[in-house]
Amino acid sequence: MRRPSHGAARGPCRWTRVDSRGGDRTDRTRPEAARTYDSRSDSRGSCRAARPQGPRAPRRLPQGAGRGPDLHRGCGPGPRHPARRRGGRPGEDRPLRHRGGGGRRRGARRAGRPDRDAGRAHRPALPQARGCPGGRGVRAQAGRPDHRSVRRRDHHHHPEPRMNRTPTDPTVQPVPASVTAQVDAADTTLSNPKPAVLSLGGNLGNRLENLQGAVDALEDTPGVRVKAVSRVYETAPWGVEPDTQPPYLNAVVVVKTTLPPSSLLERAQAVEEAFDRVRTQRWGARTVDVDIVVYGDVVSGDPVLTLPHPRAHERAFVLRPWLDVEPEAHLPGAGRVADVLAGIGEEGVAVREDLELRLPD
Ligand SMILES: Nc1ncnc2c1ncn2[C@@H]1O[C@H](COP(=O)(O)OP(=O)(O)OP(=O)(O)O)[C@@H](O)[C@H]1O
Ligand SMILES: Nc1nc2c(c(=O)[nH]1)N=C(CO)CN2
Repeated sequence: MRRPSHGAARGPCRWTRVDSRGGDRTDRTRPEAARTYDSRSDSRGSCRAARPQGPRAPRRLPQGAGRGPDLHRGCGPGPRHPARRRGGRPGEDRPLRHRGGGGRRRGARRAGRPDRDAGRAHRPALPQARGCPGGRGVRAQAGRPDHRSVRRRDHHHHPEPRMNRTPTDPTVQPVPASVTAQVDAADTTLSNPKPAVLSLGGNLGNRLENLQGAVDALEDTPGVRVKAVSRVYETAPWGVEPDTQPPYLNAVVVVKTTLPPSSLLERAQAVEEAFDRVRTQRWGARTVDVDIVVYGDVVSGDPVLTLPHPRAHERAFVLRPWLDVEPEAHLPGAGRVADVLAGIGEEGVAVREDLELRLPD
């Protein structure tokens, strides 16, 4: 795993987590999905067959697209959950296509793939991530009077009108140091994309479609490129009493991102919510879970975003797929992932060779 030094490591991230919609979410899970789930009765139909007809979705959402509460919360004219949208059977994983071997890397396969846009159908509408390049992100919000780009431009091209920027100007508000740090961190990551490893898991609904939808939604995020996708694993629920939950499907993706860690977390949580994840109990069954395992070599004890993920070293369902895509991976504070995995064992983690996640184009 690449480990460039970067400014984001200068301290724990302290950005406020924003729940853009707030409010309590009613229980939108469909318990029957769990009851009817049979992981070995996957039909052989492809996701492509289930894709709605029509023009392809744009590769990148325009700024602000999909932000409205109608789209985001499902109050609009149509159903929003991917499984509902197609009237599909939510308790069923449909293999996308066969393949053997390890994880996929971008560019490993491309030309002439007739099914390469299949995953678009799984994409939920997500809000624009904050802090995105080109968007009204942290840079635009900060308004820091001594922001470097502003200062540079003024110095070279507009030397005279500094009225709003002099320290004595009463209209100039002091900018909290935390905001300054955020803007600096965003500046740094914008010019220097960071690798991050995300863990995906889910044990409700159509598990494979949900994971694929999460991968596609991440790829649709400005400032995030999905570089590699692991094999798919069926895993015993970890951290709960045996036989109290359906088995999970788990996978790991490697991304390169210009988003700061906090914005990546926001996006991960937006993906979870778009798939109707509900949080009723710790480690409860869920449609999709997206955790940040590592972000570069950042180490942070902030409970809002702990890096590396505080339980990654205990979880074979994270480490095993991670090794697919990064055999020499290193978990800061724990050592080589292969060694950590050897220490905890792989019980309850079985590769599903018949299932595959597609790396977005
Ligand atoms: N590395 C991280 N990745 C994702 N969430 C994190 C991370 N570190 C801290 N958190 C915080 O953990 C909180 C709970 O996350 P979540 O509901 O996904 O937990 P969980 O998946 O049920 O359990 P676990 O955290 O053990 O995986 C989130 O609100 C988030 O702020
Ligand atoms: N097998 C498995 N067990 C879990 C998982 C998961 O993704 N897979 N996620 C959890 C909370 O993040 C708790 N337990």
